[in-house]
Amino acid sequence: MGKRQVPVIALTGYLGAGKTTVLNHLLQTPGARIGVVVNDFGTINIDAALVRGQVDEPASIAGGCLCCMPDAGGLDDALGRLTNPRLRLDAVLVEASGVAEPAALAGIIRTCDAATARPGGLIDVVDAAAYLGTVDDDGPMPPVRFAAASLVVINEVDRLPPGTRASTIARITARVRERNPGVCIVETDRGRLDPALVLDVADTADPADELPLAGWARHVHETVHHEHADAVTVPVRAPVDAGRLADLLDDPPEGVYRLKGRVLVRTANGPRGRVLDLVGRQAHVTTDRVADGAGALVAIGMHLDTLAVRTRLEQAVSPATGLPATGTIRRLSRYR
Ligand SMILES: Nc1nc2c(ncn2[C@@H]2O[C@H](COP(=O)(O)OP(=O)(O)OP(=O)(O)O)[C@@H](O)[C@H]2O)c(=O)[nH]1
Repeated sequence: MGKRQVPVIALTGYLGAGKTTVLNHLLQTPGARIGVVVNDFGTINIDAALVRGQVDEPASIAGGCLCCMPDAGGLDDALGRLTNPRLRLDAVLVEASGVAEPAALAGIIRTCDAATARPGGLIDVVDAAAYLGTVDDDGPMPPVRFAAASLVVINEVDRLPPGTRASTIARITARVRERNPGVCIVETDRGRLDPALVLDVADTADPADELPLAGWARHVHETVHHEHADAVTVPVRAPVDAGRLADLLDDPPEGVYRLKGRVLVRTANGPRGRVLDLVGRQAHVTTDRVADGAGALVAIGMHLDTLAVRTRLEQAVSPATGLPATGTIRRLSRYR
């Protein structure tokens, strides 16, 4: 397999929206090895204390907001350390302070110096009960923050009065979509979203757990309900056409939030292995040195039209015939 890069996922949201709650929920994913960077605006990092004991590799940046601090408060160094292959982490989550600007944070992660890190999407958390009237003043345009998000979590839905719950969620959804029509949106209480939307766990077996608290937290996680994401898997047995694959990454099927896979691509010099990873609209394609020919594509999202998604995936990976058209291999290489 090509050089392994660890996805770095930003977690933003207005003050009190539920970022730490979402983070704690994700940390309980069975078998997941997650590194965390927590940024508190105050000088004492309270949020870091809240996740301590559950996290495999913590780093904390206190005393200001990441996107306003010189050198982003040392985020580059922290990401370089946390994405070191020796740690074998599945993902690194960066919890921003409540005042961080999502677009600025996404930019910092995108331009991070660490060669072992790659952007893994931006999750923006919304407090359903407080959103209208605080984050959103109902002006002509919804908050710009949603433009940078790949996944919006409408959290704290349990706090909405039952009589107006559906209409409030519909209103928030419409405002988010006005800014970002293609973004994936999930509703949660206590931040309980399906971790499959956010990260892959390399080793599904529970790790040797020296921390009793983490083991307990994982047990609780297994017994609580959360709405499950849909997944569609398509095996890929023959080399595929680079152009059709690039079309799929440029325009993924409706509702698909993540798309990942290993395929052989037909080139003028014979089949070449590629690993694909798409989060939101951001795609990465790397070289697959193992390239043993047994590939697959997996699409994940909420409430997918699984038949339509399967049809699109099958079309995209139908066996390539003849040589690739000029420029198609280069189209795939754009997604580095
Ligand atoms: N009722 C209810 N309370 C929630 C939910 N999610 C979070 N909370 C509570 O809301 C408060 C704020 O949640 P946090 O996860 O700390 O929010 P945050 O975005 O990290 O907050 P800051 O870091 O201060 O910006 C905490 O008391 C949580 O227990 C939810 O879905 N329902």
